[in-house]
Amino acid sequence: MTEKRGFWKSLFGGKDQPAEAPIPAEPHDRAMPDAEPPVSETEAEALFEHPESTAKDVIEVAPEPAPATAPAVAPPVTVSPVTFSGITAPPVPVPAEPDKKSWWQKLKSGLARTSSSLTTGITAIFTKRKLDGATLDELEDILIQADLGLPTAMKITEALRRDRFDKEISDEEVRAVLAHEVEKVLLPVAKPLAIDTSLKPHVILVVGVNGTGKTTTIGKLAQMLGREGRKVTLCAGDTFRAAAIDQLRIWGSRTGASVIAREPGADAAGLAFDALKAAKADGSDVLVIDTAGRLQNKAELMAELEKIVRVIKKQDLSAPHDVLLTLDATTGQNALNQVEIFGKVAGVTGLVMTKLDGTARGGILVAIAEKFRLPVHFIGVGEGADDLEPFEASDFAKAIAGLDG
Ligand SMILES: Nc1nc2c(ncn2[C@@H]2O[C@H](COP(=O)(O)OP(=O)(O)OP(=O)(O)O)[C@@H](O)[C@H]2O)c(=O)[nH]1
Repeated sequence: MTEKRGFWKSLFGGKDQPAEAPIPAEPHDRAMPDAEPPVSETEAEALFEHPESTAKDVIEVAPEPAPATAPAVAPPVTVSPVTFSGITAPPVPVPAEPDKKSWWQKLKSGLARTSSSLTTGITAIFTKRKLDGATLDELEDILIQADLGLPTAMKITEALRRDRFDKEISDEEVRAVLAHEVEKVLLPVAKPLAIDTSLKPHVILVVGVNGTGKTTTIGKLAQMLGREGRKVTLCAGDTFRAAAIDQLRIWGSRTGASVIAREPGADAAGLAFDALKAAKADGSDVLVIDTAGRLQNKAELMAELEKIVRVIKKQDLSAPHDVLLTLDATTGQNALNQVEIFGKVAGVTGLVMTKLDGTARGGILVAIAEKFRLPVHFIGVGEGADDLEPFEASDFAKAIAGLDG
């Protein structure tokens, strides 16, 4: 492990845990609507009509990892931290696994705003008071304002009415009931992302509105999968935004994943096809495909995502094996619409909720779980590589109720 850390130092200038540093994301209003060529059906399909156009032909090995900025028109490129120009570098280091306790601290402090918006109100109502109808109504309002959703809010107040009506109850007891009811809603959706190692690669398509944290989540995921000893390829399929391509390249070089990228504005489906071919060729366990997330034009978004899926299926009928939707917790209720739309457009199989730190609206995850019953695989509580963890119902429920782990 000491040796590995030393290698990180030499690569990244003295930081023991380089992946902790957030990768700067350009402002999202710098998208390039004009740079995108009209989506041409024939463009990606042409790959199949010309057998000589293979991933091997179009993908080169970059001499150096992660350039700071992409050239205006770059050739398709794979950034592999293992082999540069045929020279084999030392094995890619994988930073040490963060311990469980530090994750709990991170989760608790990340969810502090959500939990304090809930618990401050609860403490105010339940200080030495008997539980009556008015108190329950007040509590229901607080729960709804915290974005937990009406059904869950009602479950919590009903549980209290049933067991504690007309009795004195402390705020701590109310918080325990809150945690218990929230955990019951979340338990069925808290499902780990299961990687099928026989697929080589297991293909994960990542979709979501711009700025919800797709690219960052992919980077964090690459780090997590790398730690598990998996070989990972990333596809910079958000060709709409130059900065997203750069971001992914940097994540690739930090985490040891290969990155397949093309110039901004390139056809995303064609790129996904090449990426799958390259991932198969180099025996990757997992291929993670980034996508653009414009919602202002649903038809265009649908066409692009459908085309990516169609093109991938030409090589592997069972792919994509997971379609992850990233949701930004700070958007509150709007996240519900996003699940609805992307669920229809992209066949979402699981959710990742990001930016649970710095928002009082983390309760939205409970409302989404209640309404859609889609698996929640991960949550993000920060911009660093270690700020993503598999979602656990009990920890989350305790953290938002302000209880100890
Ligand atoms: N605080 C916090 N910030 C996050 C988290 N996840 C992502 N971010 C930040 O959110 C911003 C947007 O993240 P991106 O990964 O660029 O989002 P994106 O969905 O890929 O955006 P496009 O590339 O435009 O589609 C970046 O500044 C990230 O560092 C999180 O869990 N917490």
